[in-house]
Parts: sequence; C-alpha cells; structure tokens
Amino acid sequence: MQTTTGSTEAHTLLSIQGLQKEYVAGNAILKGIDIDIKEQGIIAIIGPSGTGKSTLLRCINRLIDPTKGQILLEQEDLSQARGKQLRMLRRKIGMVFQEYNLVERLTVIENVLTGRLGYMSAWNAWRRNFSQEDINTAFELLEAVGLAEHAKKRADSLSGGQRQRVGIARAVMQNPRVLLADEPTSSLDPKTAVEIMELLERFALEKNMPALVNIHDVNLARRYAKRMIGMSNGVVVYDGPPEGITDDHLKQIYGGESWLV
Ligand SMILES: Nc1ncnc2c1ncn2[C@@H]1O[C@H](COP(=O)(O)OP(=O)(O)OP(=O)(O)O)[C@@H](O)[C@H]1O
Repeated sequence: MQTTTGSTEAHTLLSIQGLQKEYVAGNAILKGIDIDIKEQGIIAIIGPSGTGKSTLLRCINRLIDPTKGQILLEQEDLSQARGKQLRMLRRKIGMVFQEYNLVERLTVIENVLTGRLGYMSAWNAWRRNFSQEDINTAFELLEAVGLAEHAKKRADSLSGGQRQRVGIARAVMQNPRVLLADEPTSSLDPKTAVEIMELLERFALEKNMPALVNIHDVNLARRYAKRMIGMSNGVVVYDGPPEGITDDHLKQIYGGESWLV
C-alpha cells in the first residue's frame, strides 16, 4: 500500500509523524512527535509526570483523538480511522493498564477471554459465546503467566501482580501486532515489577512485536528496554539504545540533577 510518508515506511510497523495533541485549543501537550518502530521487544518511554506519555499511548490506541499528525499502523492511518476500520485497527493493539482494568466480578479466565471480543459478532460477544479454540488459547495463556490454577477465581480475589498478569494475558489474547503498557509496574512492589517487565519482554519477543512501555523507573527501563524514548515537555529528546542515555540526557528529560545518584 502507498503511504503518504514515502517508501521508507515499507517495513515500519508503527510510524508516528508530527503528532500533536491539544486537550484545550492552543495548549499543545504533544508538540510534534516523530517515532518509527520496526523492532520487537520493549521500547521504554520515560519522562516526568505530565509530559504526555499517557497522552501518546492514548492517541495510538485512539482512546483520544490526535489534534494533528499521522499514526500509521502497518501503513493504515489510525489517526483518521472511524467505525469499522478503527475497530479492526484496535484489534491489533493490546493495552495494559497501570490499574489493570479487569472486570472484577468476572473470573480470571473470563477476563482473559474478553481479549477476543473484538473478533466476535455482536451477538456472540453479547452472549459471551467464545469458541473452544479461544477457550483453549486463554487457558494456555494463563498457564504461560503462571495463573492456571486461578482460572475460575474472581478477578477481585487476586493480588496486584496477579491482576497485572491477567491484564497482560488479556492483551496477548487479542493477538495484537503491538502492545502498549501505561505504567504497568507503578502500583507494584519492586520484585513484582521486575516479573511483570520480564513477562512483557517474553511475550514481545515470542510474538515478535514491540511493547511500548511508559515507565517511571529509569533503571528498570534500562534493564529491559532495547530502545528508550525520553520525552520532555511534549517532545522527544532522546531516542536510542539504553546504554546511550547519559546523565546529561536524564537532566534534559527530568530537569535538575539532585535526584541523580
Ligand atoms: N482529559 C484531559 N483533559 C485535559 N488535560 C489533560 C487530560 N488528560 C491529560 N491532560 C493533561 O495533559 C498533560 C499530560 O498528561 P499525561 O497523563 O499524558 O502525562 P504523563 O507524562 O503520562 O504523566 P504521568 O507520568 O504522571 O502519568 C497533563 O498536564 C495533564 O493534566
């Protein structure tokens, strides 16, 4: 398919060009973001509170509408998509949330299965009429995240770390081309946070997809990311390998230096 940004996009999975977002007219939160993603594995997005990291992820999965710019997913423009095209594109984007966003009264396996709702007819989705194949896949995913024995428990009986595993299994159940995770470890203790990053990395590599992860913990990001994107004040100020990030970059991203050790 011909893209508006030229032939260099041919192998780019996700291409964000000139993305701007204003919640209030004249007050840009994202001020022209350009990011091309071809690789699998974790891509960490770091930056201070309020710099627009969540806004960026929410534009990509179209929870909010961008003000200007393009977001091409496999060369289809997400920023302009409506109706059925948007629903089809959204199926390719798995989302993992800080507060898990599970349906608390449903069982663990039912929560994982909701990842398939976008693939079902309205009638089957309403009746939660999942195919045997989907049920088998959901059990396999629960096995993979170490929660097989919890399948029939209600989601609200799980710990935070377990809930996040369910959230990840649900996102992978969608068979996405890209995973987005908005501060998936911020509500968790350090050990559980590491386990969640390991899980995200494992799925990203196994399923050959990028996982864009907003994260406040720079050291954790460095440990798992193949690539780091540093944002400050609505623009990208660093985009490269974790080993390339210097204290000067971190000062530029977060400001000041007293927090650096
Ligand atoms: N729905 C909204 N309406 C108006 N302003 C908003 C809305 N959502 C976010 N903002 C503003 O946009 C800016 C960026 O917020 P965003 O949540 O994207 O930042 P962030 O980098 O993810 O921060 P944090 O790390 O604290 O989550 C903030 O000033 C925030 O107040």
